[in-house]
Amino acid sequence: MGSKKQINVVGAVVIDQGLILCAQRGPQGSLAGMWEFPGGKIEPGESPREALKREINEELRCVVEVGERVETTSHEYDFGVVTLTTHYCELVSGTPTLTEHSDVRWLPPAELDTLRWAPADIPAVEKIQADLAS
Ligand SMILES: Nc1nc2c([nH]c(=O)n2[C@H]2C[C@H](O)[C@@H](COP(=O)(O)OP(=O)(O)OP(=O)(O)O)O2)c(=O)[nH]1
Repeated sequence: MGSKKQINVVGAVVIDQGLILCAQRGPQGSLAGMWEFPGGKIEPGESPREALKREINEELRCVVEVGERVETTSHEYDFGVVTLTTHYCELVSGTPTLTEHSDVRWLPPAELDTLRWAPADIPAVEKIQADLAS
């Protein structure tokens, strides 16, 4: 605590027809190749929900409705402490399109744990499985 950079991030758990959208980070940069919930850093003056809508628009070129919060957790990486808040989201318009991610997959909740997730995402993955996996 204290000395490390604090990074506030929002992630979208997009559900469509019972499947969850999972996005793979690109080969460059931090957490390269790991899976995450699409989203990004909250900008000054933005609410978490506004940030999420904006990020999904920018990254996936589609519009989501932001629903209930899934989880908030902090994880300390070497580059800083990420506090990740995830929300369930529904697609309102458009089809998720790859822009900066390497890959996207739609998985049933029970199969989420087959991917190599960014460490900050593990509690959210477990919560989603507890909420939805049958
Ligand atoms: N969007 C998103 N970011 C996540 C998740 N889990 C997790 O640890 N992160 C981290 C990765 C980044 O360090 C930060 C999100 O910032 P960002 O989306 O702007 O990522 P970035 O790598 O493009 O940004 P940068 O650090 O290169 O400036 O949070 C997640 O599920 N979704």
